[in-house]
This record gives sequence, structure tokens and C-alpha cells, in this order.
Amino acid sequence: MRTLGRILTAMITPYDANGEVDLAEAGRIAQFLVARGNDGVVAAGSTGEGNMLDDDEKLALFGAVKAALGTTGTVIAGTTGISTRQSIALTKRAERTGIDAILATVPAYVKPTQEGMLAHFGAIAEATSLPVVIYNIPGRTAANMLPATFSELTRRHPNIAGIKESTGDVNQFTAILRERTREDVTFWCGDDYMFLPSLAVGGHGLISVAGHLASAELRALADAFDGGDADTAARIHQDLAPLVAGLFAVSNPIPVKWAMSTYGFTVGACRSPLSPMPDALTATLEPLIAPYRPAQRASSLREA
Ligand SMILES: O=C(O)C1=N[C@H](C(=O)O)C[C@H](O)C1
Repeated sequence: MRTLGRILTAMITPYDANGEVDLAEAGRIAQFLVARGNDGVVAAGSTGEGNMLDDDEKLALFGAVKAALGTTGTVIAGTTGISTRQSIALTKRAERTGIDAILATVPAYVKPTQEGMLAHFGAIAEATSLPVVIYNIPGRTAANMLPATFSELTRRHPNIAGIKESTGDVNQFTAILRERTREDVTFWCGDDYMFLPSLAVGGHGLISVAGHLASAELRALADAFDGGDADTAARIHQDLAPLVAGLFAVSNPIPVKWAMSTYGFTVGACRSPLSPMPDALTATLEPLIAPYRPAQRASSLREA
């Protein structure tokens, strides 16, 4: 199975002045993210306001982002929703947009059983030849996929490529990694603040929010860890902590969308019911994001 990358960012979805998805700007953002060291992007994830987009918007977004990246970066597309039927229908249509893999999220609101998850993800995996990345984020969905369920899914379906794990629970990470059924099953941490702990228990990659701004630092963290330099990895983790926390000071993606607007992208506000960026928060966040802004980075690199 083709590798989908190690450091990926769950990209924001930009809107134009009329509130429509801005496909050209989405392509530009994806190119910026890959140029800054991401191996690829997730489109229409939670950060991409996937739940606010209709199916046709998602398909157009997937096609535009993949066309902008070509072979320079992978695109993992959020094609699933609450119902198995609708998830399969959109996944099949999305295959034609050239995406590299799908992100299949544990269904929200309905509280599926573990048996229901086996059936849901099994049916999706069988309906597509694309790699499937399962997204477990109980804080948003109110349903936790247990490690045994994930492991059984990977045993049954060779195109289940891995998991984006967002429980924030290192015991759960460990169980998933212990019960891994195949070498090619990839563990991506789904939370920036847990990236280093996830590497320590055997995780591989990250699907990030801070990667919009600090992908180079996240990759340096991984490289330091791989090189046995735990002190450097820990220092980068500590240095990034205020930025990572700041980006979740109110519901993601409100802060990161605002941050990208200060990086020269036209992104619009999040769609309702997500509210605009609170004015008071901009003052707190500005000093946290400033060091990663491209111009500042270039000059600080020159000084180094
Ligand atoms: O969009 C995503 O995918 C991500 N969303 C999570 C969230 O919004 O809670 C965070 C994760 O890092 C990526």
C-alpha cells in the first residue's frame, strides 16, 4: 500500500466573500502547506468544516486540492458521515476526484456499537479500492472505537491503512499499537499536543492543526525523536505547547482560520454555527503565531 505521509495537516476550507468554497484559494493553501514541509493534507476533516459542506462542495474541493498538489502531496478526503449508505455513496463519487485515500470518521451522534462500527467501516472499505484512514475522535463524536475493533477491521480489510487517533489517551494508543495486525498499518496521532507521547509508544505520524503554521518544527520534532535526541524533541514539544493550546482556545478551526488569514490567505469566517474569531483572542494569539509567519521565519533563519 502506498505511503500517505508522516506529517499531514487537516487543512482549513477557505470561503470567498459570498461564503462559497474558494477552490483556487484551497489549492493555494494546500500548496503552501506542502511547500512548508507537510507530506499531504486532509480535506474536509473537522478542521476543514467537513460537516458544513454539502457533497458537491466536498467533491469540488477534493478535485481542486488534488489538482493543485499533483504528486507533490497526498490528499486524504473526509468522505463519510453518520450513515453507512451516504458514506459509501460519497466515497464512490470521491474516488473519481483523484484523491489518495479517504478519512472515515466514527459516526457522530448515533452512538454506534462496536459491532455497528465493524459493519459500517467494513462496508465502506469494501466499497472502495482507496486506502481508508479511520478517524477516532470521541470528544467530537461521543463514540470511541476500541482498539480491538480497529485491530479486527485491519485484519478483515487490507485497504484499511491506519488510524488517526484523537482520544488523547496514551493507554489507548498503546493498545492499538500492541494489537497491530500488519506492518503497513499506520498510526497517526490526531492531536498536536499528543504527538511526542504518541511517538514514545510507537506511533508514526501526525494529522495536525498546528501544521498550518509550524510543520517544519513538527517534522524537526519527529526527526529528533528518530535520531535518539529526546532532549531536542522534548524542547520542540515544549516550545510549541502555547501555540498548540492557543489554536484550541475556542472551537477549532476558528483560531487557525484566523491565523491563516494573517498569513495572507483569504479564508473567510467559519460557517455557522461556528462563530467569528473573538477580538480578545486575536491579541493573545498574535504573538504565538507571529514567529511562524513566513516573512518572520525567513528573517530569523537568516540571522541564525
Ligand atoms: O480536521 C481534523 O482532521 C482535525 N481535527 C481535530 C479537531 O478539530 O478536534 C484536531 C486534529 O488535529 C485534526
